[in-house]
Amino acid sequence: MIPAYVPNSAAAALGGGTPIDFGKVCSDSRRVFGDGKTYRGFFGGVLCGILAGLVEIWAWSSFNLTVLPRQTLLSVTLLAAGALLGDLVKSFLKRRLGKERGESWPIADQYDLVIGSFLLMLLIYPQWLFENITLPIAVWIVIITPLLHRVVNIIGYYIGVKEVPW
Ligand SMILES: CC(C)=CCC/C(C)=C/CC/C(C)=C/CC/C(C)=C/COC[C@@H](COP(=O)(O)O)OC/C=C(\C)CC/C=C(\C)CC/C=C(\C)CCC=C(C)C
Ligand SMILES: Nc1ccn([C@@H]2O[C@H](COP(=O)(O)OP(=O)(O)OP(=O)(O)O)[C@@H](O)[C@H]2O)c(=O)n1
Ligand SMILES: [Mg+2]
Repeated sequence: MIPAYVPNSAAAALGGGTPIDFGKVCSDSRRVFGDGKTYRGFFGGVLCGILAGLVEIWAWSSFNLTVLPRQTLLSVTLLAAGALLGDLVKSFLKRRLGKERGESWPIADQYDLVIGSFLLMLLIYPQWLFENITLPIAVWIVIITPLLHRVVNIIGYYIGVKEVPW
């Protein structure tokens, strides 16, 4: 999950500048995505996720980590891009529900990256998902993701890259 976990944190650290929706609003007079979704955050985040995945691929073969899922350039790219596409879809839905930027939306805020990355993987590279994400691994992902998300967001809030600690 590292290539899917890193992009959100990297986007928070590197984001800013032109918003993806260029400030446009939908028919409900609310922003399409909002100022929290920027080009720099998206592409910087995906790039950092892919780089983290390349380190994983190198470590897998160098240290013979065959008990861990085997990553490929395609799998790490899909995990990284899917994570931030999931984040983008979540923000779109948040705006449609009338939630402001940064307002909490429990469960969606924590699992957007998991749903986005796994859906993209299912569409483009389903064999990676079926070969690697066994039931025990899926259960671990469901348990550990909100815990890590909370810890990393609190760190992000205190170092000043997140406006809210969730
Ligand atoms: C600064 C750059 C370029 C990259 C950061 C890379 C990094 C250290 C990533 C951490 C990856 C990680 C293990 C994430 C797991 C948790 C997770 C699901 C994160 C989702 O993203 C949270 C992000 C935004 O969330 P939101 O979009 O839903 O609101 O939070 C933003 C937080 C930050 C940018 C802070 C960045 C964090 C650090 C620099 C420190 C990270 C700390 C650890 C890896 C320690 C974790 C410790 C324990 C005990 C698990
Ligand atoms: N594609 C992205 C995703 C995130 N970010 C940056 O990362 C921060 C934290 O991301 P997130 O919590 O997902 O955004 P929020 O500001 O909480 O907005 P939303 O309510 O839409 O989730 C954002 O404020 C923004 O600075 C970005 O620039 N571009
Ligand atoms: Mg948020």
